[in-house]
Amino acid sequence: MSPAFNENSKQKAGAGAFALRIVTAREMQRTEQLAFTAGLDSYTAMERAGRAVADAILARWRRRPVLVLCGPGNNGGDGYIIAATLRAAGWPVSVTALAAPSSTDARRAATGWGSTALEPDDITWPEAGGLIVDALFGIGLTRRLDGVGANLVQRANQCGAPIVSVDIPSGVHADTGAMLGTAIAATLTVTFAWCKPGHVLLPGRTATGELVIADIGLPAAPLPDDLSPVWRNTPALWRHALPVPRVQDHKYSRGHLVAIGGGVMTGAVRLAVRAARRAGAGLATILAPAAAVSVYAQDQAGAIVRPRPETADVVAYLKDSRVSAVLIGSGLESGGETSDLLRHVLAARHATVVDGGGLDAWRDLDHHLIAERAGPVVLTPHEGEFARLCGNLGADLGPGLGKLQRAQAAARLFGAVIVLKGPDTVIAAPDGRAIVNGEAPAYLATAGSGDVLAGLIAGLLTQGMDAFAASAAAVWLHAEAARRFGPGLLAEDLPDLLPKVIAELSAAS
Ligand SMILES: NC(=O)C1=CN([C@@H]2O[C@H](COP(=O)(O)OP(=O)(O)OC[C@H]3O[C@@H](n4cnc5c(N)ncnc54)[C@H](OP(=O)(O)O)[C@@H]3O)[C@@H](O)[C@H]2O)[C@@H](O)CC1
Ligand SMILES: Nc1ncnc2c1ncn2[C@@H]1O[C@H](COP(=O)(O)OP(=O)(O)O)[C@@H](O)[C@H]1O
Ligand SMILES: [K+]
Repeated sequence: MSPAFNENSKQKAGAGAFALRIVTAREMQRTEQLAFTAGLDSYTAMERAGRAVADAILARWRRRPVLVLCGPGNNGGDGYIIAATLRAAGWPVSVTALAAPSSTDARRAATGWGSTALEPDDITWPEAGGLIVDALFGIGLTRRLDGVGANLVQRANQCGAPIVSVDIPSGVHADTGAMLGTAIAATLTVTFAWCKPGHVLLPGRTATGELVIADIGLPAAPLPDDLSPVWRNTPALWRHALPVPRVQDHKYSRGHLVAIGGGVMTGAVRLAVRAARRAGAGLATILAPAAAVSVYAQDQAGAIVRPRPETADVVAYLKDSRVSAVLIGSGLESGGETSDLLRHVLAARHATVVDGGGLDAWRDLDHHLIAERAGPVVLTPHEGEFARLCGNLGADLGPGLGKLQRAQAAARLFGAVIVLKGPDTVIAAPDGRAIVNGEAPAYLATAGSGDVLAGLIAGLLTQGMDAFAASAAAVWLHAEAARRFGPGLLAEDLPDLLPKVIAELSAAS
């Protein structure tokens, strides 16, 4: 495992990094059981959870009428604690129970609340000046909401009062971020110990609102389900691994990227190569169809452009030991020539980024080629390309697979790092580790920004950075550059924004 991704990085980065891990419902339950076996009292954990939510409310709002919606499980149990805590602070509180509490701890919490719970039909819904606490369902929700539960969610969303969700907005699937029928649209969500996939993957991320992660005394590290931890994408994971030139470096030792250029959509590789060079690649060579050489050559004086009249020319060129990574697919049509090129690129055993038309070619590869290649490979599909690449991969592995699980499954299947792009890009490694980038600006939804990302990954790979770390770093840097530019962003703007973002990160480490 790369030192970038062990538990120590969490410890080193201090309390703020408590938020780094993303933990599934099952991992949460396993960790909770471990803590209970080690002596943590389960009701104490519930009290801490409830108090943490009440504290977050008291820190943000002045005294106002509160309606607490309690479900039958332990999420509802937390709700009763919150109700009692706010009442003790002098707030006017009413509680509605969807059903009687079903666990020992929830029953004890309801007893602690002591007052009657309103029937759902008898609720007086608060107005904008009030507050709703959503303690209907937490990470134990597995079925679609319907009937009274769905109705409560819809009425809460419509009434105009801010909603504070306990652990996760009710209706959001904790592991996938999917909406199970309908879901609470929260202003604030207070979760416990670690963030859940549903807080960072769409549409759950939107439903979550502000996210607070509260310490309730669980162990410092969660108990992973299959030793494949998942993280939120932050520089603490990979900043120390960003390449920095050494005094004895020359252009080849910094890294030589070879990009296979297309004959028609030349913009893709031009953008990618500029991003790779801005990320520190010592040298970039574009192998271009003879007719397009002049287009490439006029774009960047510092990039080398060589004609590739035949596939054989590419093969010969890639045998040069000074090539350190290859980018293939950006701006290439899917089809026979791209498939041939991809086969030869993989046979050359360099670290490789496969994007665009190369992804369709990957789908058509013989499985033994995928299995026998030697260099690390990064595949960068958006959802449409992923669907073509993986077909019904999700369906094969069971219902309800979210973006995280689909990316992890594809990474395992192909033995490649998958960068499944979108507003909630998931980066998955073949061993199951994954990183979710939850905070990219929508300004990135502009033609060519994916080409910049592919080039950025290739630029870091070519400097010897580990493929998983390079992909996560590139996705973050790409998003941060876009965030700084803001409105009017073009893909062309992105490469030249990178040096400042990288310099600031390096200065901060
Ligand atoms: N982990 C921790 O360390 C800690 C966890 N804590 C808290 O516990 C929460 C998890 O609690 P949980 O496991 O009891 O599950 P929860 O989310 O309350 O829901 C399960 C209930 O809902 C029901 N139900 C499900 N779907 C339904 C539907 N569609 N429509 C109707 N009903 C449905 C389901 O019924 P069943 O499926 O059993 O028939 C069951 O009764 C967690 O989010 C956090 O808030 C903290 O207290 C402290 C430490
Ligand atoms: N709404 C959005 N919010 C944040 N990032 C987005 C959004 N839409 C697209 N992106 C990002 O922009 C890039 C688009 O890549 P891609 O779809 O391959 O476009 P292109 O092929 O035009 O370059 C990806 O990095 C993706 O994650
Ligand atoms: K909830």
